[in-house]
Amino acid sequence: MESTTSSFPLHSSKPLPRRIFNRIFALIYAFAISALLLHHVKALLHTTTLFSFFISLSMFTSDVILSFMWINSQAFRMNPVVTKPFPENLKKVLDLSDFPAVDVFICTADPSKEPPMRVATTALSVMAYDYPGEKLSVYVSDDGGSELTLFALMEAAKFGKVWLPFCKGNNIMERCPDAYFTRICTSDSQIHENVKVLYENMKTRVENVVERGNIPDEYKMNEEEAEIFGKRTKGFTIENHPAIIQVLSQTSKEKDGTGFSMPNLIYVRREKSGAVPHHFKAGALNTLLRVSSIMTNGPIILTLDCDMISNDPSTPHKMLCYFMDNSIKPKLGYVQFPVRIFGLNRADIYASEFKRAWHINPMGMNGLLGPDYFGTGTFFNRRVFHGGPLSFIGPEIPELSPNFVVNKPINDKAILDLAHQVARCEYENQSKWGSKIGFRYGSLVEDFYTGFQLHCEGWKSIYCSPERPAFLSDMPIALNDVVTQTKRWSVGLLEVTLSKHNPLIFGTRFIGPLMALCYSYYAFGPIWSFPVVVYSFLPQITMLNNISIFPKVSDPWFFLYIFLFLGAYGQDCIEFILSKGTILRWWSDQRMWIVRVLSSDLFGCVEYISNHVGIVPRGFNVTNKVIGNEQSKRYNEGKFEFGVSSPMFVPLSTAALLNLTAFLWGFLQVLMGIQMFKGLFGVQMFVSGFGVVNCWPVYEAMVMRSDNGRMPYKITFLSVFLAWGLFAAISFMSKM
Ligand SMILES: O=c1ccn([C@@H]2O[C@H](COP(=O)(O)OP(=O)(O)O[C@H]3O[C@H](CO)[C@@H](O)[C@H](O)[C@H]3O)[C@@H](O)[C@H]2O)c(=O)[nH]1
Ligand SMILES: [Mn+2]
Repeated sequence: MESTTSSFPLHSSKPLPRRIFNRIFALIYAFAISALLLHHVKALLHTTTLFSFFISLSMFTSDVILSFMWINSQAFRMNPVVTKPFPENLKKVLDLSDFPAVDVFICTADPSKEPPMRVATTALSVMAYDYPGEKLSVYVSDDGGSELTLFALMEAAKFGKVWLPFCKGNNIMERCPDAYFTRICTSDSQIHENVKVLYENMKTRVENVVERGNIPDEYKMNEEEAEIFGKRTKGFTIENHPAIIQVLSQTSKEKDGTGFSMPNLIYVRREKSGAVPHHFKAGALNTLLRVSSIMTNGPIILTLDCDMISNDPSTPHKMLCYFMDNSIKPKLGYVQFPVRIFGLNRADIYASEFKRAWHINPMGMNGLLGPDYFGTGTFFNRRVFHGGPLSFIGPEIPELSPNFVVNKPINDKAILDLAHQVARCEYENQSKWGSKIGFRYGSLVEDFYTGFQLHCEGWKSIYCSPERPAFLSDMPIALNDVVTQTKRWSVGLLEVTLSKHNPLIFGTRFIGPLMALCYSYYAFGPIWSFPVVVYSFLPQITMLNNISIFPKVSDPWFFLYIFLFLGAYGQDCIEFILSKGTILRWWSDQRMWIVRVLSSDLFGCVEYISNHVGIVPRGFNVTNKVIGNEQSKRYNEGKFEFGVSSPMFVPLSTAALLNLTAFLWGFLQVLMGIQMFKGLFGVQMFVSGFGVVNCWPVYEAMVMRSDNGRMPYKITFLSVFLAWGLFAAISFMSKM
């Protein structure tokens, strides 16, 4: 199907042929699951002791949860659709002067975890878009309130005057200077060398400042700059400071070297006060919504994390192929580009690609109402933040309306005063911000929660994944950072599931059953922890106690288990490979699923409860983006980075030990020729064996490594103790 605005289509969409297979397979698999559940019910009814009832109930509950998650996951498989933009046709149907203004939002929160230089190069990479400079404004929100970040951005504004014309004049694709100079280190061209020297200078200055922790006087070029830094008042803390909005580059005033106009670059530090909740990133984005509304009010908004650089200067043209198509425009809320990661190791050991969540599933949602919102790499229609397509919710003041026409320059005194007003922390008191207007509060995955509510209000979205990645991001490479990040997601998802906006109950009414199931797949994700814990511990411990809990090898039910396992894993693997994956990376992906469930999801559930009863305050733990050399060397060798004694490693390492013990013990029984063992414990042997191969990096980290990334002894000892305790407990119970 092609869009029909004119004889020059702007985009096309095509359903994937595998949807037919998916539907048939879903039907067969559904029968198999029903049979299994019936089998469980029968087993439950025939239990004779309390202990066997407990075992049967655990297995039954696990399989019910797995089945529930399977049903959710089918929604993605019913109608996967790929779309393709045709930016080459854009200029044929649209005049350059009709291009809408774009406001880019970049968030940063902590200079010690998010290096200011990264923030600066991220900003430069989007400022250098192939887009009319006078229609592009980049707003950086600094929740860390750091003058180091501010300094880095001032440097970026200066360097940009050389960098932007250089990129545009030479048609460079990597518009993040760091990415470009890494790829092309030297060149014969004198200009290249000159620009490189300027970039290196900028980098050295910023890194010096970051190392010192403050800005030396000689780095402040003039009175104006000195004054800007002087605004940092006494008693300033991250939690308590006034609003600062600083225009670092202004389009009408500043032309870059070749007469192109520079985009606007605006630094925004919202006011904070310990007494007023700031709602983390969602709060920062809402401040940016208001400030940008007053200063430029671009009808299109791009949200970016500070570590996500643009990798393709023509991305705005691709996004316009959808927003400029009148047939879909009225309901189109946002266009989501995938998060692609650079610098992954060959096997992508931490499955940082999130192929399912960021690539396969969004194609599935494309055939419904569109993908969920990933938080970054997303172009919005500004109007979505003010109610549904047919139910406009007006803001408190006319200047905040998406239709408001700004007719003053951005550093006009009245404009700046008003912008400071709306960046006050008390501005949102008793308002609809965060509930009906803007990005939504109440979940640590504000992106997921906001996208869900937008869909419920009647908006649609589009997932667009061009051949050349539109954006590149990086991901943590220490396991503790990895699972801490996903733990925050688990807490955030539980906050959505257990809110009045539960995807199944609330969602089904507004977005239909299939979309509701898609959202439910993520929102209920943390409950994977129950079945995964059961399958990682119970078959192993019972086997060690000589208790068989699965059908024996000669039993027909045995084949049902084989079919269910192979069917699920096989389909997962095929989908992964079809989405440009490799077997090696698929293996990491399925392994990290177990690792994440046993750490992030499990601890996420605990954290959610502790937040709820008020033992631990709710917080957004910013992901660490600083990477040590040694760590990065080990990462490139494909080694897991344990290193710190994180409690989150304990369930994993305990499971690793139990699986190994159970498997070796079973293997010994088979070697000794105990026939009964082979037949009765087929499934249990298989499950422990599967656990062992998956846990290989854990054993390595426990006994075979001596580097700093090895498993801390504390964790190993604790796990041995726990594994033994679990074994003893079950053994005691079975004899009761
Ligand atoms: O109080 C805060 C906390 C975070 N951030 C910013 O939010 C972004 C995402 O934070 P990060 O620590 O990188 O979290 P990730 O888990 O990597 O981010 C993913 O998950 C988040 C939701 O948990 C989404 O907001 C992000 O867009 C998505 O990339 C970063 O730019 C931060 O600077 C703020 O602006 N204010
Ligand atoms: Mn991030």
